[in-house]
Amino acid sequence: MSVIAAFYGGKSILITGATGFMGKVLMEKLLRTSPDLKVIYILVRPKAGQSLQQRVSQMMNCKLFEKAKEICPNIFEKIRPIYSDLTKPDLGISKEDLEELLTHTNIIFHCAATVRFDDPLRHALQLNVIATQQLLFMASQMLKLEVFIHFSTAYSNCNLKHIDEVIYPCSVEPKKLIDSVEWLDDSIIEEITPKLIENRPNTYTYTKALGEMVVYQERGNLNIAIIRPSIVGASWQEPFPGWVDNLNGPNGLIIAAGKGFLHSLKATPKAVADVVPVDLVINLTLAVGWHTAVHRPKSILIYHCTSGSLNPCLWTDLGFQVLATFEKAPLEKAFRRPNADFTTNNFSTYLWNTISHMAPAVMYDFYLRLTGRKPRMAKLMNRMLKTISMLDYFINRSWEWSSRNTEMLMSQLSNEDQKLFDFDVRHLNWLEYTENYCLGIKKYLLKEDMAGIPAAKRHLRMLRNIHYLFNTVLFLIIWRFFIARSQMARNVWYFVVSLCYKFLSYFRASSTFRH
Ligand SMILES: CCCCCCCCCCCCCCCCCCCCCCCCCCCCCC(=O)SCCNC(=O)CCNC(=O)[C@H](O)C(C)(C)COP(=O)(O)OP(=O)(O)OC[C@H]1O[C@@H](n2cnc3c(N)ncnc32)[C@H](O)[C@@H]1OP(=O)(O)O
Ligand SMILES: NC(=O)C1=CN([C@@H]2O[C@H](COP(=O)(O)OP(=O)(O)OC[C@H]3O[C@@H](n4cnc5c(N)ncnc54)[C@H](OP(=O)(O)O)[C@@H]3O)[C@@H](O)[C@H]2O)C=CC1
Repeated sequence: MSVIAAFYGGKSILITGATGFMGKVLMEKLLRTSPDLKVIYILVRPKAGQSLQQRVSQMMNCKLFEKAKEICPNIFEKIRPIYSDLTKPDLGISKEDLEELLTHTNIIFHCAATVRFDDPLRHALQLNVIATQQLLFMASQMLKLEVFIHFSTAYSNCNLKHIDEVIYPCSVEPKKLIDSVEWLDDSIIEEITPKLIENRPNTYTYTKALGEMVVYQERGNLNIAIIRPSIVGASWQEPFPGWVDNLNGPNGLIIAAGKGFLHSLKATPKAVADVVPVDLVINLTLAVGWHTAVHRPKSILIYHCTSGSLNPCLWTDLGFQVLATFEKAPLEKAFRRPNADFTTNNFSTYLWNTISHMAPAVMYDFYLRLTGRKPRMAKLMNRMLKTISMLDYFINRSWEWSSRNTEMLMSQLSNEDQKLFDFDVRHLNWLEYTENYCLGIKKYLLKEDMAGIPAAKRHLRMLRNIHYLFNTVLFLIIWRFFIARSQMARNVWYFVVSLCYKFLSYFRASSTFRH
């Protein structure tokens, strides 16, 4: 019997952010490996016109929970949705629900956050700092709380090259900043944001760092641990390979590449792509929850969940595996054949963005207008370029994260738990993982049927023929307007043709001689 799975048996667990990418996988793993847990309280807000029940029902009926439902038939009875909105006082939780949480909760996993890079500082502070502060205050009143696990990010201190498993102080006290933001108007906050975040790329990484400081300052007697994952990608093994449900991180750009929108990307090809599978992060999280509750370390331990130091993989390797996978299993209705490469300087980036992104988009929109349809390609390309600009910081740098605590924890697991809660990134085969990642994006994110692959390949062959035809017509136009009109251009053309002819006849002669 797994020691970790047994630990969660009979427990009342509170998960914030349970409707998010990682929260769902955390819930699924708990229900599948500890079906005898007492209850999982999930803080949920109404969204997109759906009530709490509708959201939870839709979530629990998605493919992710199929295996868990086989093992835990009464799965719906184990889930207790509680209305909450992190932007509201007391997280918007009613007095009755709060009373139940304070009385019964044994374990808290705090996943909820805004992960947007372009959130105004006030909004990011509210969700990633103030809401954490309020949850900590709530936790301090819980009668049976054993452990509080806080999700931060490995990039909370991305302004440093080497990052240890420690909490780094920020230049401004969180409390002072929170008090100031209360009376400052948005225009002033916008103006001071670049100075506050110093050399961090966005408000997301800055407020995650502030959130860690708040966790430390308001820890009281709480038994707390912090998890810092890097770029969380699709699932590696559990509950099945390739599961992903959002456009964050690499996902949007992988789709852009598969659809033929993305043809060039400014990146440092030899930079480490620090991607970690979501199920590996959740395995570490559950192991940390068990270890922290049982061993009650004297101080808050930070656990890095990264791949670069233990099993590094480069952007160039991953990128071209992405392209190779979409060659075998193309996405449907591609705009162009998937074909992309890196640029490494601003000039070539600007040039390729103009030639291979914006010019084709403008021409396609012109075609759409001619055929009476609404132009949309230029808007899509601009959105992709905006996303790339937001991710540029992360794909043109590498970091060194220590992993002492994570490796220590690995040594504390029984053989069975090392299999059931495998968070050893050294076991990951990147080529296989990236292929499953892309296939997962096709199946689970884009809901494309694998039976449609032959048709998608035919579509790509048609695009290839159109591409060749377009190039031929372009050449003839160039010929007609330049070479046919200019003696110099004609001389150059004849020189090139004669050179090619001589090379070919030499090549043919040498191969005949060899025989
Ligand atoms: C396995 C990886 C292999 C890749 C190797 C690369 C090599 C390349 C070689 C050549 C190319 C070969 C092909 C390979 C292509 C893959 C390239 C991957 C690049 C690597 C990416 C690195 C990622 C690093 C980031 C990690 C930081 C730390 C992680 C964390 O701690 S938190 C999680 C990270 N957070 C996020 O990712 C959120 C980021 N998103 C945002 O902040 C916002 O979405 C935004 C980017 C600012 C855009 O905001 P907008 O307001 O403009 O849009 P909005 O979000 O409102 O959405 C509007 C509509 O657009 C759709 N949409 C949203 N996001 C995307 C997206 N990323 N791509 C496409 N479309 C997107 C959204 O659905 C909305 O649509 P609508 O509802 O229909 O309107
Ligand atoms: N994904 C990644 O690459 C990484 C993520 N992390 C961290 O992991 C945690 C989870 O990330 P991930 O699952 O990817 O994020 P998601 O964006 O998928 O999920 C965020 C969760 O927070 C909830 N939330 C956001 N705003 C509110 C609000 N106002 N009130 C109530 N709930 C709210 C969302 O609820 P709703 O569904 O209603 O919007 C959702 O459940 C975060 O703390 C993030 O910083 C760390 C490193 C990498």
